[in-house]
Amino acid sequence: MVENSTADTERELRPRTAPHVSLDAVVQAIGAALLESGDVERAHQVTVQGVCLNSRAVQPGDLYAALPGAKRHGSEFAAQALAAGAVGILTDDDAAARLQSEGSLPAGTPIVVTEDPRKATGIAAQFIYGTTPEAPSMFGVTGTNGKTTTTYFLRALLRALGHKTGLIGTIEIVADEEVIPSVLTTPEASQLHGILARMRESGVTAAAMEVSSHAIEFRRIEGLNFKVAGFSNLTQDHLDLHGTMEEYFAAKAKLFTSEFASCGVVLIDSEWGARMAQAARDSGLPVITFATPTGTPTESADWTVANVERSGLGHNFSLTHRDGRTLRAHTGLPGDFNVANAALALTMMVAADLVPLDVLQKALDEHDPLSANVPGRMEVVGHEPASIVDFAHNPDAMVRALEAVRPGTSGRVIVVFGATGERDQAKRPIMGAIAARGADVVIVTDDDPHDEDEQTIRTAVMAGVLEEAAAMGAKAPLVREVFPRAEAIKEAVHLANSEDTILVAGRGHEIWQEVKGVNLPLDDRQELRDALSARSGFGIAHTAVQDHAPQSTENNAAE
Ligand SMILES: CC(=O)N[C@H]1[C@@H](OP(=O)(O)OP(=O)(O)OC[C@H]2O[C@@H](n3ccc(=O)[nH]c3=O)[C@H](O)[C@@H]2O)O[C@H](CO)[C@@H](O)[C@@H]1O[C@H](C)C(=O)N[C@@H](C)C(=O)N[C@H](CCC(=O)O)C(=O)O
Ligand SMILES: Nc1ncnc2c1ncn2[C@@H]1O[C@H](COP(=O)(O)OP(=O)(O)OP(=O)(O)O)[C@@H](O)[C@H]1O
Repeated sequence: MVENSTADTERELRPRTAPHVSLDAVVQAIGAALLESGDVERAHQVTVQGVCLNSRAVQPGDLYAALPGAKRHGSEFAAQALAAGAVGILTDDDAAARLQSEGSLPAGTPIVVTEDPRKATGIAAQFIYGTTPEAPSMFGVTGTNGKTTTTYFLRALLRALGHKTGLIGTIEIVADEEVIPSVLTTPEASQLHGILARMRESGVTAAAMEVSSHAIEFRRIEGLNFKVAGFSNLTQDHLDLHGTMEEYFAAKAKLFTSEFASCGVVLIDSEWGARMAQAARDSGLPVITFATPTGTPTESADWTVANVERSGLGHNFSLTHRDGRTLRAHTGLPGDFNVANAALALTMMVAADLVPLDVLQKALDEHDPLSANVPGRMEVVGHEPASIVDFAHNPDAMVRALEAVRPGTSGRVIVVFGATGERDQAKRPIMGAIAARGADVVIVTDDDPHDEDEQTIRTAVMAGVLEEAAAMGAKAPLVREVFPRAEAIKEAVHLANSEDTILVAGRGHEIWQEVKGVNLPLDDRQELRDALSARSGFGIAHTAVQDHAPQSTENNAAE
């Protein structure tokens, strides 16, 4: 993800040919009212070329959506948006009244008033860019973990079937061959419709997209209808936004309604999955369920994953319908969870009914699409010691990443990780305890602290590590606290033997570390590569001490 949605990045999230739509028509499409302050004639002649909810990203000709936020009201930035070239303001009643009474806007500025400006932003964008559910067909994936991986698998499957594809997610946005930097996991509604229009221009026929719970909560998917929506899992995360797991579930469940999807595919390995399938059925959405051998489904699934056997770092498996139809598949990515991700992508493809099963089987056999490289997701950057960078940054992902590397490790598992600042604080000690249980060497370091104090975050993580380690007695891992992060990675390489596995968890593909508003370059994969090559090339066995001396405290709670 890039740092901010600036005017430059915003431009890339639009069609190359700007639309020209009359403001009157937009107002009608939203079902809103146009406040005719000042020059009424002029307001009715205004042409709109886009919609934008961030004054800093406004393009000339945009309708600026001034939304109520958690911290500010977008109407505070209306003048800034107009200065950047906005041709009108879309907002709620209160803000419209305030703007009018303040008289701070140029006379005749059209103000479009609606009860729910967030919802209206998506509808306006859909109308302005003329997007439809058919072009491209959309495959949406939600769940706490596995969204990115599954969308890469979906894109590879669609490509193997001959589609021109699109991808929208955490790592990047791709319109056919064109790569556009990603700002959010799920872009704002105004941007999404712009991206889909750009994809349409590139001839994209099908696109895979990550749908975060934030996106659902903030109505970013307004105006979209997924051909197939897929659910992977629900485990603790994002409670800072949702408050409780029930609320988190409720947010995700909104995707599995006919408002946003035509069909749902749900992994029912867990209770949350079973509930999601039921909620979707209750809402009238057609649902296809599947289950894997690692799950504990409470109902019989439509499709079942079986015959899972290791193949290299990954697995072979079969996906069988209750009526006997079977697909044979392979994924090269390590971990049982990647079998689940691969099966989700495959079941979504079956649900879309794009081709007969034998054609799908041929595509699987010839292209191995479920082995697609996914940046920073169980990405192997070195061998002997096996050195893996993974995006695991919440408790469940951490458990699974550690479980994924253990079977192939004859030596020790060394994990390097930290926790993000200004996010769910409850998960810090939990992740610490998981690392203590799942690794032989635990190196606690920094992640993205944002504006929080790094030491406070590390202390919270260490508390979980040390408490668990103390309870483990003689089996307690070696524990270290090392920072900054690059030094922690060097320390892991310094400690490793060739039969060990190093897992650097939490940041995956990310190349910037945000520290108090400043983005510092930091790519775990590069740091790990450098540390490995320094060790094998020069036999360096100690952490390099230059500008940033590593600060390390060693603990072994068993002692
Ligand atoms: C927590 C969260 O998601 N907040 C979203 C929410 O922000 P907010 O309510 O705090 O907005 P605010 O800061 O009070 O500002 C109010 C309004 O003024 C506008 N504004 C503000 C300042 C300015 O100079 N000009 C301007 O126009 C803002 O764009 C906003 O519309 O509404 C804003 C748009 O209206 C979103 O941009 C913002 O997402 C921010 C960027 C964000 O970082 N979200 C992250 C947490 C997120 O969505 N992450 C998920 C993935 C999570 C995961 O799986 O890890 C994602 O899909 O990326
Ligand atoms: N199905 C899964 N179940 C549990 N953990 C998973 C699963 N798939 C991937 N993971 C773990 O979660 C991490 C993130 O995976 P991925 O990026 O595919 O998920 P995501 O839902 O897109 O995450 P995010 O929203 O945080 O970007 C991986 O690096 C891996 O450790």
